[in-house]
Amino acid sequence: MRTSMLTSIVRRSSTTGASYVSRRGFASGSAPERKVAVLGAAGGIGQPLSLLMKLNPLVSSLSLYDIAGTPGVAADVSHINTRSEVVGFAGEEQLGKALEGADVVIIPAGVPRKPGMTRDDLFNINAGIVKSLCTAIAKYCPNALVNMISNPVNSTVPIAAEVFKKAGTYDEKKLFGVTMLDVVRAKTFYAGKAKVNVAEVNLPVVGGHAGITILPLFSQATPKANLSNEEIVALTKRTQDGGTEVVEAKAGKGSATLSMAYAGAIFADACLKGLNGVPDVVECAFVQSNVTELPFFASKVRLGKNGVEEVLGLGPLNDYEKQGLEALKPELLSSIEKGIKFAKEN
Ligand SMILES: NC(=O)C1=CN([C@@H]2O[C@H](COP(=O)(O)OP(=O)(O)OC[C@H]3O[C@@H](n4cnc5c(N)ncnc54)[C@H](O)[C@@H]3O)[C@@H](O)[C@H]2O)C=CC1
Ligand SMILES: O=C([O-])CC(=O)C(=O)O
Repeated sequence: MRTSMLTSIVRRSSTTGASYVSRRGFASGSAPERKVAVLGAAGGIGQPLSLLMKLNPLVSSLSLYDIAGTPGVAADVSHINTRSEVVGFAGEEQLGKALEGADVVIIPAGVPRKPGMTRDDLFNINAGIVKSLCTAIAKYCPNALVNMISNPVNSTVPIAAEVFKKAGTYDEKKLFGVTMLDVVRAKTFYAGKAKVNVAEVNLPVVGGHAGITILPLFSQATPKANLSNEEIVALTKRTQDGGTEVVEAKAGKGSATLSMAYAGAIFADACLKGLNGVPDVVECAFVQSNVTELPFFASKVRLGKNGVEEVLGLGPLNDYEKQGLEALKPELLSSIEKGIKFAKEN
C-alpha cells in the first residue's frame, strides 16, 4: 500500500519517466539508512512536505525542525506506519540535533508572498533566515545535500553558497535551488493544452525561479503537439506567473504550499535515489553552472552519489526561447549578485 502510493506519485512526475520500484536498484526493505531534515517543517509547505517524506520508504530518519510548532507536527506524522523514525525539534537550541547526520536537508523556512509582492520583496526577511540555517548546516551536516525552497531562490542559493564558502564546506555538487514546481506546472499546463496524457509529459524548465527568469522549453516537450505560437506564448506566461496565480487565488493567505510540497518531495526523492546509486536520475534544479555565463542557472541535472553528477546543457532552443534566455539574464544575474553581496556583508 505505502509503496504503491509513492510509486504512483513518483511515476507520474519523474523526468526519466520510470517507476520508483523498478529503478531503486535494491529490493524493498533493504534501502540504506538515510536521514532527511525539513527546516520550516511546521509551515504551509513544511507540513505536507513532512507528510510526503514520511511516505517515502527511502527515508529512515525524518527530522522536523521549526522555530515553534514542530512537536505537534512530528507527533502527528510519526503515527503513520511507514519506515522512518520521526523526531520534532523546536527552537534554535535544537537545530544542531535536528541536522546532525542528515543526508538531505530541505529548506522551506521563511515568509511567503502576499498579493502585489514579488519574490524579491521577501529578500530582507528570508536572506537572514537562510543565512543562519546554512551556517548551522555547515557546522552540523556539512556533507548533506541542501534543497533550497525559500524564496527568492535566485538569491537564497547564492547566499547559501557564500555561507558554505566562508565556513570552508562549500561543495557545488550539493547545493540545489528547488525549481521543480516550475516543471510540475509546465507539464500540467502543456498536457491540458496539448490534450496529451499528463503522466507522459516531459520538458525542461531552465533559468531561475521568478517571473521571466523561469523559461520553460516547450519546443523540447514530449509527447510532441502541434501548438500555435500564440498557445506557446500563453503557456510560457502561465508557467512564469504560476506562483502569482496561486498567491492571488489565496488572497493574502500565502503562496503555493500543496503543489510545492509535492514538487519538493519529488525532488528530494530524486536526490535520495542519486545518493543510493540509482542510475539516470535527471531533474531540473538551480545549481552552480557553466551552461551560460551566469554563475548559477537552472537546467537538467544528473543526480548521483555525491549530488550533482553532471549539469546537462540546454539542448536546441527555438528563436522564441533564445530571446527568452537573453531577456532573463540581466534580472537573474542581479538577483544572484544581490545574494552574494548580502552574504559577504553580513
Ligand atoms: N521554490 C519554490 O518553488 C517555492 C518556494 N516557496 C517559498 O517557501 C517559503 C515558505 O513558504 P510557506 O511554507 O508557504 O510559508 P509559511 O509561513 O507557511 O511557513 C514558513 C515556516 O518557516 C518557519 N521559519 C521561519 N523562520 C525560521 C527559522 N529561522 N528556522 C526555521 N523555520 C523558520 C516558520 O515558523 C513557518 O513555520 C517562502 O519563502 C515561499 O516563498 C513557496 C512556494 C514555491
Ligand atoms: O510565488 C511564490 O511566491 C511562491 C513560489 O515561488 C511559487 O509558487 O512558484
